Amino acid sequence: MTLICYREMALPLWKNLLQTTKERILQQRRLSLYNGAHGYEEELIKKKLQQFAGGSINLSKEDNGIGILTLNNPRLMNAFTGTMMVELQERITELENWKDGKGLIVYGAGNTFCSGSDLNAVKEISNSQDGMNMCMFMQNTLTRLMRLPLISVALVQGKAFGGGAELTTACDFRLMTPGSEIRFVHKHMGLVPGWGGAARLVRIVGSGAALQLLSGTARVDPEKALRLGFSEQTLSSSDETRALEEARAWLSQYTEGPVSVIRAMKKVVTAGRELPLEDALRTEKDIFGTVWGGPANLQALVRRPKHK
Ligand SMILES: CCCC(=O)SCCNC(=O)CCNC(=O)[C@H](O)C(C)(C)COP(=O)(O)OP(=O)(O)OC[C@H]1O[C@@H](n2cnc3c(N)ncnc32)[C@H](O)[C@@H]1OP(=O)(O)O
Repeated sequence: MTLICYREMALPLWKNLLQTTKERILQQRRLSLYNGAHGYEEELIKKKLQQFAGGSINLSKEDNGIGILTLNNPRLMNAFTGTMMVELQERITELENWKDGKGLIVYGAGNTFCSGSDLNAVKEISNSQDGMNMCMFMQNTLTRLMRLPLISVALVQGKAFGGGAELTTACDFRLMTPGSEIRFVHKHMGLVPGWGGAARLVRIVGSGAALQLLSGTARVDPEKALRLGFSEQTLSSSDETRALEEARAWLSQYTEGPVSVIRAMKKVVTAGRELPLEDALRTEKDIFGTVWGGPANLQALVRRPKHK
């Protein structure tokens, strides 16, 4: 009798858990670019990447809905080791499941952003199969970062080189500190961007400027970045704590307000950026439906604010 009772209680819970896990996997697939049909072998490359350990990717979620994602490998100028690539994927999954999140700051520990992939690791995976899998792994992860319903900003201190420069383009905005530098050094390495950086850069600065930055391996200082529309603002301090404070204040002008509305706002812009017009319009209609008549909308109708 008791056994049957436990079974009856446990079954719906178990089913619920399975359903949630299934939905989560399906959502990740939807937001990713590559799967087995593209010859992508995720488990294989993850196993490989796990062999190149060092550093970490840390996430803290603040009460104001702003997440702070830290690239933490200062000994190598925050170069991405294999385990950091895997950890980045895990942190992005965490952010996808953070329903109270509104904004995200990505920055590097020790006053510098990121010097790209760890050259010690990439030397060991320089064969074609590993290279393609690593490329698809990072493109999947950075595409999911770009599509998060959070307004994201890369806080660039020190240097953002190679894959580090590519990572800045997966954020909605870039803020730079005095003396910092973004540089697509791929040509010097006999490469082109492979983490999606070229495709995103073209959309940010246009194809002419992107071609110049990539083929000229040009140094992009804060002034040049502002001129190109690559960076939003040059912060006044290059001190880590103060720069982070400034980035928080800058971001909060956009994350202030109800969580449902801020997240919906990012979603309509993502649709507009990525989809053909008619699909984007239909998506906008669907997202509009999630806020219309919602608590923030009804409260505003009662308050009748004047937008002076
Ligand atoms: C699709 C992805 C494509 C890519 O990302 S390819 C990788 C592109 N990145 C690079 O080539 C960066 C190479 N590094 C550099 O140019 C310079 O280290 C850099 C970033 C300008 C910094 O210069 P400095 O400030 O003079 O510092 P440093 O050279 O003494 O560096 C400090 C320690 O960090 C190491 N480091 C820097 N970037 C690294 C990297 N990507 N992989 C592995 N190790 C890296 C560097 O070797 C040095 O270590 P150590 O003190 O010699 O043991």
